Amino acid sequence: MHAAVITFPGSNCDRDLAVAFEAAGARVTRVWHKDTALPAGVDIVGLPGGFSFGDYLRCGAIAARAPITRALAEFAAAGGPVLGICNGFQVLVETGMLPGALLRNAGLKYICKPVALQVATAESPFTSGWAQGATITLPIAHHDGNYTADPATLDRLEAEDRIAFTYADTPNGSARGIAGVLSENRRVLGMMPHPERAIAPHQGAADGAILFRTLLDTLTPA
Ligand SMILES: NC(=O)CC[C@H](N)C(=O)O
Repeated sequence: MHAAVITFPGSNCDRDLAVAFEAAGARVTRVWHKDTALPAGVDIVGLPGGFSFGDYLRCGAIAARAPITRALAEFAAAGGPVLGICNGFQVLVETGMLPGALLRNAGLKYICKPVALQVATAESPFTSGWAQGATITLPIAHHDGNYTADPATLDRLEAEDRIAFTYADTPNGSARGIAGVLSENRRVLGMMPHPERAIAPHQGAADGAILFRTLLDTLTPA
């Protein structure tokens, strides 16, 4: 599997994301936000966490207008898988590739801690390595992780089984405890928790490794 990881000025989890893909067995090409094309033959694009463009305007708003974003949108429109983590999730909602918005945490504080999550659906190339309803632990690290959307959109996400993860105990005010959502074709995932920071026991939890291994299994032809 060939993964592309995009770096914006202010990204700080881009190397961690590349390492997580590599640890699962993928080859990784790093892509700069000013590039206008993705590497040929790329199987998945990762948008990392961090503080792209200093979180000015709104988190992810400027990155969503970077030169690489047009190629990213075309890749996703053609069915290409995209994984956006934390700031990457914020970029995906700012591009309109995922519905909703990420508001300031309800408690107005930056939250950095491991949290328990439920895998809300196993029907995706990211989550099929778990049973639906499995409880896992991943770290969060954000000040704008409070997922919101209008009630009709939230109902639709539920009805279409597009909520990927929910918080066991919602730390940030997210509507319906949502921690991650899938696109309509289920091939774009945005999530606030950081699977790339939990790929080995010495990091406190290794549940994130399952997501990357699942991607390898589901996206790599046998
Ligand atoms: N770790 C991250 O990606 C943080 C995202 C964003 N800067 C926030 O604090 O909400």
